[in-house]
Amino acid sequence: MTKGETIKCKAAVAWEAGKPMSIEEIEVQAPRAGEVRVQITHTGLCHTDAYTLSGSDPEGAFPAILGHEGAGIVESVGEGVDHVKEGDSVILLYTAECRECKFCKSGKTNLCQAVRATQGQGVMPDKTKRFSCKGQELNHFMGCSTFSQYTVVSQYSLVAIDPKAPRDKTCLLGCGVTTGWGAATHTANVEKGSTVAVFGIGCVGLAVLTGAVDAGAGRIIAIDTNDGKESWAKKFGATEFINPTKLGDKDIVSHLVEITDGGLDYTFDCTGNVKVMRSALEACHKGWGISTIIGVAAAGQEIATRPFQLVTGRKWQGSAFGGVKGRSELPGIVERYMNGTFKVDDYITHTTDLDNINKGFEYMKQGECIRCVAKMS
Ligand SMILES: NC(=O)C1=CN([C@@H]2O[C@H](COP(=O)(O)OP(=O)(O)OC[C@H]3O[C@@H](n4cnc5c(N)ncnc54)[C@H](OP(=O)(O)O)[C@@H]3O)[C@@H](O)[C@H]2O)C=CC1
Ligand SMILES: N[C@@H](CCC(=O)N[C@@H](CSC=O)C(=O)NCC(=O)O)C(=O)O
Ligand SMILES: [Zn+2]
Ligand SMILES: [Zn+2]
Repeated sequence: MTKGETIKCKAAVAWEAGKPMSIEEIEVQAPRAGEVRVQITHTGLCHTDAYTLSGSDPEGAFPAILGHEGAGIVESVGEGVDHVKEGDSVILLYTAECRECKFCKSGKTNLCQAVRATQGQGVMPDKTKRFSCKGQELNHFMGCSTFSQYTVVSQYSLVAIDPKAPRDKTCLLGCGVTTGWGAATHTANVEKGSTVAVFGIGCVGLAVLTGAVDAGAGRIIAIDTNDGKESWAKKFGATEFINPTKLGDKDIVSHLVEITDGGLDYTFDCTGNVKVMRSALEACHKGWGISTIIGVAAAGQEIATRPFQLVTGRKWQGSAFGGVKGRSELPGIVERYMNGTFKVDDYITHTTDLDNINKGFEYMKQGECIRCVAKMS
């Protein structure tokens, strides 16, 4: 019925940084060649959305429709799109996968570059926009813009999944859960019996814990400044919990080095705090410890350590979307979710709807919120 037409629907519009979003009626143009229009049914709220809304993101362009952890149903496809069709149940991918660019073909990274440059500029690959409101064009965000009832994305920025899988849960596979799990299993390649420390026990940190458990890690230490996270961490497989503010005179690095006979095999930053990133690196074992940065630090922040830390065999690396190739791997992860061997439901502590999405952002700032999912229609 709507194929080829401009659709009017509701969306949360971020008019400017640092202000709550407004629920508006917007127009969403039909998909052009190589594009897909999706009816978003559910979206998770990620800290990266809050970070961009706050104005801290150098790529944050306003006005925009934020949101990147979404699931929905394909409404229509543009010319030349052959791997998804109308009616497919899909998860959107902020890390695209074209399978043809140098990066996709390298076999060394999941960082497809086919649409990354335009994605960062808030436009579609042809450098134009599909959203408007009150006569003004709106920027796209992270190639997804899931805070709208309808969105248009590149054909490389979504994957069809088992239609029986509940999208109010699987939307979380579009970011937080896959990111943390993949950082442990793909990026760091945690080994059986190894020691792991995870700094920051939000959705991403909890998902790192599940990845470490999947990989057979022996000792898994969860670190968070909020004592309320201890029970969460233990439920997700941590063998120990440390609150670094409760160590008295001792700092977290020397404490970890002492209790692990020289440091950890693998550490992960899931806080976005550059001081924590340094601690995570320096808590690694001399000679072989590897620290993976997942957290997103605000504009202008830089990491520092003594080069000697690296000279003496510690390695510093980063992970985006857990090193996971979305189109190739998410259907298999959904299959694991459906057969009960991959947790997703357990991260959802709050739900909301599009009209109350700002309330969801308030929940996100509270320590007890792991993930809030918004119903969009
Ligand atoms: N690289 C990637 O692909 C992705 C990166 N991210 C980024 O990952 C980070 C984590 O996301 P998410 O799990 O959703 O965030 P959360 O805010 O839910 O989790 C972070 C946790 O770290 C805790 N924390 C804060 N300061 C410290 C500290 N000094 N030491 C130990 N713990 C601390 C927080 O406690 P409290 O709540 O009390 O502040 C909170 O429990 C964010 O920066 C996000 O932007 C997210 C998705 C993908
Ligand atoms: N736009 C920011 C960088 C934000 C960032 O690091 N994003 C992460 C994903 S965060 C998801 O919730 C990421 O995967 N980055 C890789 C990428 O290609 O964007 C800035 O400009 O600093
Ligand atoms: Zn995210
Ligand atoms: Zn590619």
